[in-house]
Amino acid sequence: PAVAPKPPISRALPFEAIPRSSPNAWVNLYQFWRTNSFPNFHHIMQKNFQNLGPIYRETLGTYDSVHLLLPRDAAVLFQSEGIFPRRMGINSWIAHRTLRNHKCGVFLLNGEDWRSDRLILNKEVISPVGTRKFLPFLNTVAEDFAESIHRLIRKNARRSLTVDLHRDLFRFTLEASSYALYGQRLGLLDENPNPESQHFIDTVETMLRTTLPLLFLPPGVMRWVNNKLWRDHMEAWDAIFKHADKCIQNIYQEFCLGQPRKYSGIMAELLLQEEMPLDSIKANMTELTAGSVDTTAMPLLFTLFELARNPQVQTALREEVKAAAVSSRELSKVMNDMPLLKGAIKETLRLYPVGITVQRYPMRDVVLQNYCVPAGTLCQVGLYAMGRSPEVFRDPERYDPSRWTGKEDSSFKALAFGFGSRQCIGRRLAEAEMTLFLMHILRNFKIDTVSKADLKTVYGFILMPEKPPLLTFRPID
Ligand code: HEC
Ligand SMILES: C[C@@H](NS(C)(=O)=O)c1cncc(N2C(=O)c3ccc(Cl)cc3C2(C)C)c1
Repeated sequence: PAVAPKPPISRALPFEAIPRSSPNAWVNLYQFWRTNSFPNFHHIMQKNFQNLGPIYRETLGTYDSVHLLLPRDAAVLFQSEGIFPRRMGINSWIAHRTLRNHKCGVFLLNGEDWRSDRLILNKEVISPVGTRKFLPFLNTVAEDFAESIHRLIRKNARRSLTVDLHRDLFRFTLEASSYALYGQRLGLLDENPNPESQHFIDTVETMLRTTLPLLFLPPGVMRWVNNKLWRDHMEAWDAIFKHADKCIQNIYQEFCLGQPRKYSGIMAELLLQEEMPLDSIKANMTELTAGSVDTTAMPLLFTLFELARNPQVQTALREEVKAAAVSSRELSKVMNDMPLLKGAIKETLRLYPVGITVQRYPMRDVVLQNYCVPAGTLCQVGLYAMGRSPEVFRDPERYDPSRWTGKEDSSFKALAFGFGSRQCIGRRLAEAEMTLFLMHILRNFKIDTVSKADLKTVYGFILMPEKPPLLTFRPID
């Protein structure tokens, strides 16, 4: 086929002409530290787009990045990512792996190493065939969670439960993901949850919290700038690896004693296939286990809050869920019969994108907003700002799942899981967990909240509410 003519780069404005958020990188970094701006990173980006336009350049210490707001610029960026897409590395995570001589999982790998692990994992973790195998496991845990709420309500004389659910949601996502990954129940939904698994959840939170301040510091510097922060970070990582290693060891032990006849989770499939060395399986299983807790729990909390303060949306979803359940029993068919519920999840991730940006280094020079951006420049799509931009979404503040079910073109507007071959590998696991969880909750309870005011959000490497909302659950007879 004839090669499309390259856009006339010569007419584009030079890279140096891109508007900048501040003149000096080190002054900017100092300001960020002094004013503790990291938790507000998403709001700062939004304000920069409002002041500087749909493209601007941010330098923070050694970090130098072009920020993009519009879907069409995201499209150009992703079309230049090549076959080994790359995002910003996390120096403190890589420093830990090097220090402890651990292998990296797909999140931290790049190039051929990334691609060979990713292609093997895709079959079990994100492919439709792989997803269909672990769906029933997630459904069982979602049913158990709804039952655990009924159990709490039966304890109350008032036939309702008003609760800050965020710790229970972390237990749900870890219980569900661990069952799909290891084929094993942790017992986190029991009356007195397993303390060791609870400790793992707290460790993942500590690790994520201590990642943020270290994110923009060059590796050599970070351990001297704040030694306690560095030590807490390393200790959290060591605890995460210890927990994951225990899960992996006892599956491996059982596996050596006799191969399972029926499907018993993602890790067993990886062992059966013998395509990936054990230390690579361990590195990837650690990422999948630790990466499955906060990332999925937070969007569930935001969704429950939005359904509580938008009762008409909640009712419409409940009707859809009830109709879907009646028509077909097969799980993947039921899930395909709930377009409005899928829209609600997209709506939550539009307003509360867990990762707040998607980053890439283009493999060739690109023209973005008529500026010439050289190959290898760090470029980020500001998901939080895009999701709330009136240029991209009509009436952006409105929580309206039906905006995703119409004929309207939504290409490059739903980027919360990233894009292309390097998109979130946990996407199907997260989507299934959230869909099944919400399906059982909507079937069993009415959700209410006293405060209808917008939730303030903070960025702690994961986007989360500043204060978790109080939610009231009333059983539907
Ligand atoms: C079971 C594990 C798991 C879960 C659950 C998970 N993630 Fe991920 N995610 C990953 C891994 C692993 C990567 C790195 C993939 C790679 O680099 O090949 C990733 C990468 C990403 C990226 C970067 C994609 C890109 O194109 O650069 C985004 C954005 C993302 N996840 C968003 C989410 C969101 C949103 C959720 C939940 C609502 C979520 N993730 C839940 C494991 C998970
Ligand atoms: C929040 C968002 N950031 S992102 C990737 O968009 O910049 C994100 C999305 N999906 C997964 C994650 N993970 C974690 O939370 C996590 C914890 C511990 C480990 Cl060993 C590995 C991880 C990963 C990176 C999988 C994080």
